[in-house]
Amino acid sequence: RPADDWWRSAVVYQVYPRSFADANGDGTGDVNGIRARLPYLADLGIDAIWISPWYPSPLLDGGYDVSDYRDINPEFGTLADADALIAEAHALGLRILIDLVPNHCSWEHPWFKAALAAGKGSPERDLFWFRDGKEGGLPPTNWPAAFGGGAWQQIDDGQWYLHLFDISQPDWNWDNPAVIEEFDAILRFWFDRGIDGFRIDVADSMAKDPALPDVPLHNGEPTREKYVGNPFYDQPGVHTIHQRWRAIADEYADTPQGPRVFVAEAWLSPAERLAQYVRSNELHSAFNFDVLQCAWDAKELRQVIDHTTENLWAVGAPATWVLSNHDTIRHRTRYGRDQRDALEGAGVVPTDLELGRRRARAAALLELALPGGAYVYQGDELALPEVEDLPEDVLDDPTWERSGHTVRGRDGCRVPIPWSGSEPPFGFGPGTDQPWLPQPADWSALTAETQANDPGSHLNLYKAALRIRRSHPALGEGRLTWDDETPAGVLSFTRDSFRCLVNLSDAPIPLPPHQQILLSSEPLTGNHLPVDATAWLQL
Ligand SMILES: O=C(CO[C@H]1O[C@H](CO)[C@@H](O)[C@H](O)[C@H]1O)[C@@H](O)[C@H](O)[C@H](O)CO
Ligand SMILES: [Ca+2]
Repeated sequence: RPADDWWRSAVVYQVYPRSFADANGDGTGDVNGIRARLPYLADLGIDAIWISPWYPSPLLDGGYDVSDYRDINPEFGTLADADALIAEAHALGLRILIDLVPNHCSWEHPWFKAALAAGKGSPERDLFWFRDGKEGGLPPTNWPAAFGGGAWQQIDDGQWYLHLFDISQPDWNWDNPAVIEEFDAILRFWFDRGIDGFRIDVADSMAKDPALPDVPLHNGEPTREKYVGNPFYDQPGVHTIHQRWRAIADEYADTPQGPRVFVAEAWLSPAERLAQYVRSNELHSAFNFDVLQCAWDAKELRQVIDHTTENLWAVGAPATWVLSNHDTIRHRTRYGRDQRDALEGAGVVPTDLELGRRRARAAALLELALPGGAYVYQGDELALPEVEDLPEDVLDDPTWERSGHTVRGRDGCRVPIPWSGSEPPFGFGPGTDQPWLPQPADWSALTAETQANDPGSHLNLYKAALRIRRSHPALGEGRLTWDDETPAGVLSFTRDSFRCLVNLSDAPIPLPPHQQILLSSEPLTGNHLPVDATAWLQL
């Protein structure tokens, strides 16, 4: 049986099911589409797949609004399809992580519907946060919702219910034992079906301060900062829940697959706070979004990498690196322009996609050389850019609606994958119709098929890097040592007999006389590493 600590250095590929592959040609990705592409993922060289929510849902927040935690969305397939996917993936040596959405459910969840019908003070309502409002028709608190507006929604009988995200996503009351037991059962339901682990959605928000204090104002508006003491983020109670889940995951230690694992999504800084979630009796790992939010700058990146690893290693946890996901502007686009406003979806900003492509190649080799686990979002390996000019009538992300059509939201990083062919839907599905989000016509140069046949492609760079990472003893989990006398604007670290050199300066740098393992860009005459390029060297 493979080692139980596989997760400490695994490369995990994120599949966004709606946009990965469409087997039945209805323009929406599905489970059988993922099954058909398992050989592609195995050949890519990853260790595991994380599948974003595939549960029954009205899809008002891309599936992060779950109406049944023990089934598959009929638009995506059936439980039988899921079982087949799990078995086929395991046969290829690929592990499967799925998404757990514990903070909230969909307003179509039967328990929420029962709560609405049951009335004030009922046990059904105590599964959620129903409260009477304040004098003058004010909500119970001034808490803001993540997608815009307030976090409380009033219903006919005058009570309000809490929704930190969309109004269609009522928050569960985690002080209620019935909620705790329900999620214990949900974990066991999927672990018993062979799932290797869960990515935990908003892992820092399930516990709320029962006093329901208002949050301070910032520029006259309720702050959205996750300040220490925030009444609905990073409350001490979340750790009790995570310790309980860890114990359940460890119950599976004697099964063929071994103990199961958890990776936390918690946009929490600094790393000291995040480290509390991955102590040995809690979750296994947590995404380190600090690098994702960091500018393309050597000094800043080094500081973030040091701060992250210091705090995580201090509690015995590995770092977990990620460059993009289904909530952020794709990093090829972010790296193609000034970083700061790149993340906030501030509409179309001038972008140099060639610069972005070079930096994305360099960043891929940096991410895969750093000690710990690494996540690859579908399309990262194809250097897909953000699609920022989607027609307004196809925008699906609740942010667009909730922001009063001022913030476009996250659809631009969720456009279906171009697999083959010269025009949409580029083999995403059979047929000729555009998928649920239209693909740009010029993506013919980015298809997996085109890139597979081009030795210098982004795809083949990922394949080479993952092949080397799998076989090179110095890579994966471990430590790193920064090399001294490194010119300004250059990152250089050593791991045993391996050195990683990243040129973020504005001039080529001489490549040291070591054997070159892999370069993200062709070396320049006189053996120089170009600007915005990374070199892997054998010492
Ligand atoms: O905090 C979250 C949580 O995201 C998770 O939870 C959200 C609610 O379930 C869901 O919308 C997201 O897709 C899921 O990943 C995000 O809103 C994030 O801050 C933001 O998008 C960064 O740009
Ligand atoms: Ca489909």
